[in-house]
Amino acid sequence: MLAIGLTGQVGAGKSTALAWFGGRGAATLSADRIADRVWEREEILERARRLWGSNVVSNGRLDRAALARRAFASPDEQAKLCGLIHPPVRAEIERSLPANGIAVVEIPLLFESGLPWWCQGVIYVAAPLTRRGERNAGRGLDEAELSRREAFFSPDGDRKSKSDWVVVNDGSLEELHGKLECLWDELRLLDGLMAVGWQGSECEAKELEAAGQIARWSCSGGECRAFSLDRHIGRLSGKLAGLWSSKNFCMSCRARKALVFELSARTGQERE
Ligand SMILES: CC(C)(COP(=O)(O)OP(=O)(O)OC[C@H]1O[C@@H](n2cnc3c(N)ncnc32)[C@H](O)[C@@H]1O)[C@@H](O)C(=O)NCCC(=O)NCCS
Ligand SMILES: Nc1ncnc2c1ncn2[C@@H]1O[C@H](COP(=O)(O)OP(=O)(O)OP(=O)(O)O)[C@@H](O)[C@H]1O
Repeated sequence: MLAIGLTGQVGAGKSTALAWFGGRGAATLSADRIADRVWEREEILERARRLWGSNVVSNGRLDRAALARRAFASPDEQAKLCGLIHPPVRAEIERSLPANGIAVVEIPLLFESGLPWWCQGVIYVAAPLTRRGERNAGRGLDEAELSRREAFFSPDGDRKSKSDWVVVNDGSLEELHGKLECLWDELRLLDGLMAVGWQGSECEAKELEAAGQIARWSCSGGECRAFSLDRHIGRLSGKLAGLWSSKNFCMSCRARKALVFELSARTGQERE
């Protein structure tokens, strides 16, 4: 399974990209839509009433606009909102991740709430503020409201530099789909390469990470695994080529073929 986090600027086109990946066969999950279901729980509504007053619930249902006014009024209020909603959302995402295939998970506050352990790569969707203002006006998010919510996120540049792919959605939907098509090809190749697994002790994982040889790794039951060896497929291939003979690396036939193909295409050389 290849699990990818999808994040980006408010109203930049994350959900549009998520739906496109779904159409290509990826399993898709959205933190916002999971949050909608969490808001249907009576105990959560009761805690919201206690935090922000009874006005945020109307006829037994969440009044989204009233809550947005209260919860986005200050960093403290927004932190309360995240404290209430994020733990059940995170748990539901973990329960819903498929065992196989490519999963794309849209999480607006992906970096701010701590990159989840399962996240093997990050796609960041960006678009100019004026464009986002035009596109989101119909849902009550004008430029001022977009900027107000954006202020709760880490700086744009930080989030972009921590991401593996940045999709600039500044053109038509057709242009966006073209960019996503290229990205999807990479994800499928990476999904094959994910069979390239490294396993070892936590101490070795830390050494490899310090040497820049593995970007992300996770630990369970005392055994550590690295999935994404580097940020981009080209660099990934290069690093893997260097590490090929290392006893720590094993590779399935399919992944080996994919890597030989990738390296040949890039360098014009055949590799054994
Ligand atoms: C407060 C709510 C009811 C306002 O609903 P509204 O329909 O106005 O917005 P919607 O849910 O469509 O979200 C629009 C965008 O606002 C931004 N946003 C949502 N929640 C937050 C938050 N806690 N902090 C900062 N920005 C947020 C995101 O970019 C999101 O994509 C809603 O945003 C909500 O339930 N938020 C809590 C869930 C959450 O934190 N989602 C982000 C998951 S990481
Ligand atoms: N390239 C595009 N051309 C025209 N409209 C677009 C384009 N991309 C997205 N949109 C429209 O912009 C609006 C916002 O897109 P979307 O809901 O995907 O953003 P989002 O990043 O998921 O927003 P949020 O931060 O609120 O979750 C939608 O109405 C969508 O149809």
